[in-house]
Amino acid sequence: MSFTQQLRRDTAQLRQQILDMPFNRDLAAGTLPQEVFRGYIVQDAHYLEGFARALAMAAAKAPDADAVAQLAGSAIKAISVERGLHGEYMAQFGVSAEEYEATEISEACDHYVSFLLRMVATDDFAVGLTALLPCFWIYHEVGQKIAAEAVPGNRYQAWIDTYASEDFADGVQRMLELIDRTAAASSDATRARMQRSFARSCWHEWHFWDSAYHMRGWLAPDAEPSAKRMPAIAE
Ligand SMILES: Cc1ncc(C[n+]2csc(CCO)c2C)c(N)n1
Repeated sequence: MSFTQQLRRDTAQLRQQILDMPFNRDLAAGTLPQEVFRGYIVQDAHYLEGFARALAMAAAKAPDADAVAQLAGSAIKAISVERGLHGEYMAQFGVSAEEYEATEISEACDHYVSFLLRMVATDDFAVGLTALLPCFWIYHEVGQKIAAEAVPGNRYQAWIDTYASEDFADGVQRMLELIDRTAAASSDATRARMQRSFARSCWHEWHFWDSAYHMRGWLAPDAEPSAKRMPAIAE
C-alpha cells in the first residue's frame, strides 16, 4: 500500500464525516443560505492567501527543481482562484474590497493558516508538505461528490465546477505523487510525523466548514464550556 493510501485509510472516518457535513449537503442541494456562503467565501479568500504563502515557503524548502516549480505553481493557482472565483462571488454578494479588508479572519481560519505556516516553517519539508495535502485532496473528494449530486441551476455551480474539474484533479495527483516520493525518502520517525500532520490538517478542513456553517466568530472569554471535546491523549 502506498503512503498516501495509508493516510487515506487512517483518516477514513473523519473524511466521511466531512463529506456528510450539512454545509456540503446544502451546497449540493443549492439550499445553503446565501449569508453562510458569503461568510465562507470571505474567510476562504483570507485562507487562500495564507495557503499560498505556505506553499511558497514549502517551495523554497523543496529538495529539487521539479518540486520547487510544482509548489510555486500551486501557490500562483491559489491566488488566481482567490481573484477569479472568490472575486466573482464577492461581487455577486456585494462584498466590497473595504469590507473584505475590514473583516477579521475567523478563529477557525486563523488557526488553520497558522498551523500550516508553522508546520512548513519549523518542521521538515516532508512534514510541512503533508500538512498541505488535505486542502487538495479533501476538496477534490467533496467536489466530486457534490458535482454528482448537485441540482441543476445551483447558484454555487461555479464553486462546484472549480473543484470537480479535470485540471484540479491533475493537481491533486501531482501532490499525491510528490508526497509518496518524499515519504519513500524519509525515516520512519518522519513518516510518523507526516501522518499526524495530515490527520490534524484534515481536522482543520472539518473545523473550517463547521465554523462557516455556524457563522462563528471568536470564542468569548465568558462562553459556556459546553462543547464536546476529543480526548487530549490518544487512546
Ligand atoms: C479551507 C479550504 N481548503 C481547501 C481549499 C481548496 N484549495 C485552496 S488552494 C488549493 C490549491 C491550489 O489551487 C486548493 C485545492 C479551499 N479553497 N479552502
